[in-house]
Amino acid sequence: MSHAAAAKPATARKSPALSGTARVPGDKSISHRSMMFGGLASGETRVTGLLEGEDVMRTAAAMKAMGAHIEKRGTEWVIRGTGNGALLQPEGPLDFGNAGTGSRLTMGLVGTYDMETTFIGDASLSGRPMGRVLEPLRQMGVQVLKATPGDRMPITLHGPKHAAPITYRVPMASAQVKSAVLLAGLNTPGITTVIEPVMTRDHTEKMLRGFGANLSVETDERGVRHIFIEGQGKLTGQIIAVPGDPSSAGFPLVAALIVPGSDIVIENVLMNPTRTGLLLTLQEMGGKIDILNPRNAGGEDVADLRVRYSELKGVTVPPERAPSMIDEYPVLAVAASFAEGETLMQGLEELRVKESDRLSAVANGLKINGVDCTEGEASLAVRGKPGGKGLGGHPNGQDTTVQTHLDHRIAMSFLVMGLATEKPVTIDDAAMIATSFPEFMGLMTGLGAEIG
Ligand SMILES: O=C(O)C1=C[C@@H](OP(=O)(O)O)[C@@H](O)[C@H](O)C1
Ligand SMILES: C=C(OP(=O)(O)O)C(=O)O
Repeated sequence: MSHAAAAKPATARKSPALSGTARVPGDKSISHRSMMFGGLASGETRVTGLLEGEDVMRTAAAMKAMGAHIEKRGTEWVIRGTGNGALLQPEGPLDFGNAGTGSRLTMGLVGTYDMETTFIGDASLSGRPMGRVLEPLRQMGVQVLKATPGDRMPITLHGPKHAAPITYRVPMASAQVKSAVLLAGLNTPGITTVIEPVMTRDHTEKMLRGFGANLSVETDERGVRHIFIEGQGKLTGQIIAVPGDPSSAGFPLVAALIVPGSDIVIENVLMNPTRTGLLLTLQEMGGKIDILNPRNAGGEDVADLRVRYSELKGVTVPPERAPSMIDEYPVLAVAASFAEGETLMQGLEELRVKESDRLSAVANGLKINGVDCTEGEASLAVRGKPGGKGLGGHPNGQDTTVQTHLDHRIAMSFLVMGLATEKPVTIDDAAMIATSFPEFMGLMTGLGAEIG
């Protein structure tokens, strides 16, 4: 199976002030969807700024295996799709590596086809729950021919002759589940309805509309979103410029806040309000983050961020903010480790089912590096040490290597931490960083970070 390669440990050391201007790679959520929707639509889709991380490349390979033509010409990705409803049965299993988004959205996209598809992934992905996607698909008539107990991968699906449209209320705050049902609706006669009690990232809705899908959203008086999609319509290729990924931007951003004297600019960051929870929280903590040159690019808000070293203070992060910063809690916990007082994060149950159990991976990594924190069932409280005094590994020579559990965000978060701790921070494996941010090491060292 994938990612069986030898682990690549890495160490971050106390660094001089970070400075300079950087551009993070394209947004992962939009990049996956560009490949999928482009691969499905009629005609040509051209994409610039695509994240060329392993996760997105897996989605591209899956779409190719089902009949899409995808190639890179210069800096542009050119996709010729099959037309909605015309994907082909792949010859072998679709290997999604480490990617939850790629695999769950693709299960929705092709699960309703009257053909057999098998989904496999690495050890991390094979441990993640897929029942959340299989449950609505079963209601639409999809047969789960094979699955590992607990609805885990490897999974083989076979769709019905004609899928049944459903009305599905998403039981947890998950853009992946919402998206999987909407994508299944694309190949289903009639109207498929998704009810979303808590709003999550809306890239699927926005982009599908852009591709010509008949999709509408009504928000009721309690803020519950009702999303309607009409199946079997025509999708038409689009021109897409993918903005910088705010989740990736979180790493240089927090690094600049905690390394004394730092002053950096991160250009072209996606500012979609369903993705800006980290920014808001860090500003509440006293982070000096200036939003420069706000603009609209291809239907999305983007801006440049100037970030300066700041004396942070602890805050309580409201649980309802979790969907807008779900992947950013590990790096927020690192910022909190340098803040005065306690930072309390609540409503974190979804962190338990990411690439790793992020709640326990973060708490364990912080503790072995000297941070005082408390892990709850769905919460984390971090009591910071301004200046990072006494933090970092190897106090008595014992092994304080952070276990990353095949999780890119755990790896990057702890490397950021080590830039401001008194002693270095070491992680067991940096290999997974390539899934979402292959340029991470070069970008960070370019700003002055000492990582190796
Ligand atoms: O839809 C997406 O692109 C994503 C949704 C989120 O997952 P959940 O839907 O599981 O919260 C997020 O963690 C993931 O990185 C990307
Ligand atoms: C949770 C993440 O991704 P995925 O679910 O796509 O593996 C992430 O990138 O933090």
